[in-house]
Amino acid sequence: MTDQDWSTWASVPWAPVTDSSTATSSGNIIGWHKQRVPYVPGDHCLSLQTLDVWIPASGSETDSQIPPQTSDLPKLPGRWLVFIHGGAWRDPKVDSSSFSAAALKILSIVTTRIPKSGWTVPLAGMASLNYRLSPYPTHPEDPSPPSDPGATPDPARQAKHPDHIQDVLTGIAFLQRLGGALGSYLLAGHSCGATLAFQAVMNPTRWGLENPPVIAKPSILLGVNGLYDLAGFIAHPPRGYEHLRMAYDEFTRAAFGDDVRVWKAACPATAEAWPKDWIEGKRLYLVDSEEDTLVPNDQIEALRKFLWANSSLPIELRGAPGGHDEIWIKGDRLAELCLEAVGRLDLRQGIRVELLPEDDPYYAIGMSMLTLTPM
Ligand SMILES: N[C@@H](CC(=O)c1ccccc1NC=O)C(=O)O
Repeated sequence: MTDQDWSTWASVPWAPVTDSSTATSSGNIIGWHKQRVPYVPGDHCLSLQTLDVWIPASGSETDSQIPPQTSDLPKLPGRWLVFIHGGAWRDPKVDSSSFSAAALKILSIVTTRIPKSGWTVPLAGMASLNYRLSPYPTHPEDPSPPSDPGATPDPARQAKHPDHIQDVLTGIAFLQRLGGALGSYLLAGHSCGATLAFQAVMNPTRWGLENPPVIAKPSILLGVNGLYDLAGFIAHPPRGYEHLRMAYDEFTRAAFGDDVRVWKAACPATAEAWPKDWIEGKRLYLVDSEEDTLVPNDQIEALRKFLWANSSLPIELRGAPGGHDEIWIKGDRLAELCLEAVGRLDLRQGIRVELLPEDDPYYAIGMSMLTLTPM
């Protein structure tokens, strides 16, 4: 870690997270949050080159009132999860805060519910990344570039591939220089954030970057309602999704340009032989929301077909209630899925504990089992 890393990290204070907004409210501090920490040290960091970090409060009552020390990150027991938001590489209304509901739920589960049961989830911390976005001139409230030709365009909203993945890698590398997300960790992403999560495990030399940021790769990926085959969708949108072809075409060209070969090289259902790049890979979780009207289940099918032919990675399929964005807006199901995957990062002690109430529809089909580590 450089002095500059240290001072940017320290420039954002920890804010306490209390469980006041959860159902079992007690006002206790359940964790600590740093919002929008710049991850490009120096004077050139753009507004979207930032990340959020959440740390669970430590066990004892007195300790949990004290914010973590900056130097504590590498010492935190347990594993990390990193989240990449969606929004079709362009939506200014979707950012790192889209993990807030799930983070709050996770903090509440790991600090309150699970210790009561005598178990602990080995979770050290969580991060949610922002990254530069591509232009969105037709956005109804916040177009970029602005419709007023006199207004200055936001440089954080003029990105084109490989800028998005470069930022994601830069953010993870920054967190890792601070001592977070080292060793086995979970990388999760929603929608185009899932596409980016897969790109993050591919070799960065694929993107033709001059100085590709080097990261330690995750060992588990969790893709939620992900875009895995853009060229396939645009060429043959499945039944019921035909009306979205223009929108897909528009955001794909804004993010990747007009060359279909570039789209294919960036998507995990079509990029050549990428599982060879991911020797750290242990397993994949693919999540599909039942009422997703924006991303069809065919995207998962295309990825599974590719993986059957090109890898022997175990794939776990999971479901979620609601539409495309409900899973992160509500956060409950996303929290469970993240914890299930975090519990799988270390398989040394595999003890299964039920987390959901018995009347939850997912309980019956056994989707809620967590692998936990004894305290
Ligand atoms: N709200 C987005 C739409 C969007 O996010 C989206 C639409 C169709 C398929 C996937 C999408 N998002 C993936 O990140 C937009 O306004 O462009």
